[in-house]
Amino acid sequence: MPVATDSSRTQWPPVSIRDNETGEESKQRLHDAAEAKRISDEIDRQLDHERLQRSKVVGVKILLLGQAESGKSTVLKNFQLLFAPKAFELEAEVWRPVIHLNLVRSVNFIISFLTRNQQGKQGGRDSIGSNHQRKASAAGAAVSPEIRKLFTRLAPLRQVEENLIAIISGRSTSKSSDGSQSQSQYNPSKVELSVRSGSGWKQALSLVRESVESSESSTRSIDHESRRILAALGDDIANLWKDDHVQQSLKEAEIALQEQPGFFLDQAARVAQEDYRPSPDDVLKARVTTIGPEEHIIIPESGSQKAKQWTIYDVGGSRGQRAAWAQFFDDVHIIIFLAPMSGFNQVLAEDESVNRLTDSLRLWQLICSNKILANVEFVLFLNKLDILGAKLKSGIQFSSFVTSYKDQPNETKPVARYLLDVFASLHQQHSPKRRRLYPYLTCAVDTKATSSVIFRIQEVILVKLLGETHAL
Ligand SMILES: Nc1nc2c(ncn2[C@@H]2O[C@H](COP(=O)(O)OP(=O)(O)OP(=O)(O)O)[C@@H](O)[C@H]2O)c(=O)[nH]1
Ligand SMILES: [Mg+2]
Repeated sequence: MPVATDSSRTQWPPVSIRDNETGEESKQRLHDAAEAKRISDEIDRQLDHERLQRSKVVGVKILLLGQAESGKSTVLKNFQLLFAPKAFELEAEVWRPVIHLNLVRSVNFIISFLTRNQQGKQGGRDSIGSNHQRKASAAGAAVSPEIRKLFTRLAPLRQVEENLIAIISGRSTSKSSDGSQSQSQYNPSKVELSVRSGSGWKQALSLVRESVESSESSTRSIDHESRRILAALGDDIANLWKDDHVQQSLKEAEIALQEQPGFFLDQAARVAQEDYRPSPDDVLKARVTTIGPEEHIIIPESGSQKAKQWTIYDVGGSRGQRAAWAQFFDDVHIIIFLAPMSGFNQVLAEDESVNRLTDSLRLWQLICSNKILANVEFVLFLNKLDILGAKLKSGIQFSSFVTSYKDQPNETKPVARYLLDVFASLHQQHSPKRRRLYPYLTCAVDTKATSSVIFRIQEVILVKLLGETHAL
């Protein structure tokens, strides 16, 4: 804010008017102008200071990266649960239709799988990989009359699946009373639910909840009917999952549903209850594919937290989604890269010719070598430790898939250690300049263990960032 002092060209009033001012008046005028400049400069200084403070107090920005199903959105939920538990609790109900859909799809998958086995149909693809469908024919022993009766009783779940999708995606649905039409259209390759981030599905579900609580609407009656059907079939679902023939057929086809995302079959009786309310653990296990980047701002509910605010960018991890990652690279403090250790014997859903672990390693190398990220703090979550353990314990040999892992024990600790070394050495070799890596072995559905990892990140990285900027 410039103020002129003694230049006749820029003074106001013009000099001609002051021609007959006395010496005293001239002195006073110059004094007033100098004072005005001092005040103006002070205001400018104050504004600059405030601008600087505003630009610094932005909080910590984290970008979650990793292939699809690696656990990015689950880590985001852990941050929300840890720093904003009241908001998390309030949102829990919104996840109910998603959890119900996860459950219902598992049931419909089993029925479809066993029915197709029975009919000797081949060549279809399932969500778990086409290999399984081929192996399934070997497991196609006759389905008992009891199981067939169970299938009939569970048939309305086809319609429930459609209703839940309609509710979640905000579409209308046509109802069929026996679900027979939807049975013929059922495609088990659609086992996962994806909703575009921009579609505001959580808001849509909040509206469903409000309509359920208050007014009459078609959504309300669809939701009510779906809950009623599910509640009536809770025990049947539990019995289907417990059935020896079902377990044996899945085992012979090497389908481990309990290791798949959104697995609630072992909780069916509880989850299917009409008044079911998701627990934090349930919310963490719920599976929705992220499509398109999402920005989540978490303001800690407790004032004592080191970060005033967390901004977390959650992105879609499948190959088609990765081009959208780069827009966040020059604006983040921390990258948390998730690599699911359990992917060593799996292929990508979007490209069955690519092993998931190979994809993770390539992706990691690319991210490590990115020059724009040279000054960003790198956190590595070698995730799904529990599933890795279960797979190794079931007899799957890590060395059959990772041939460089020779003559070493097929146990969780040494395998995890080996993977950690591989990822750490890629980081060291490919980082544009020396950078510290913060690696952790994680199980993102274990809230207690994950919270202690997040606290460690706070302690180590935030203290460092705070030291550099003084104002996070
Ligand atoms: N058992 C187990 N399940 C996990 C773990 N981490 C995540 N999951 C589950 O794996 C599924 C996929 O996790 P998400 O967080 O949705 O994966 P994502 O990386 O966000 O996937 P995209 O959005 O498709 O990129 C969810 O059902 C999670 O509950 C883990 O450590 N152990
Ligand atoms: Mg996600």
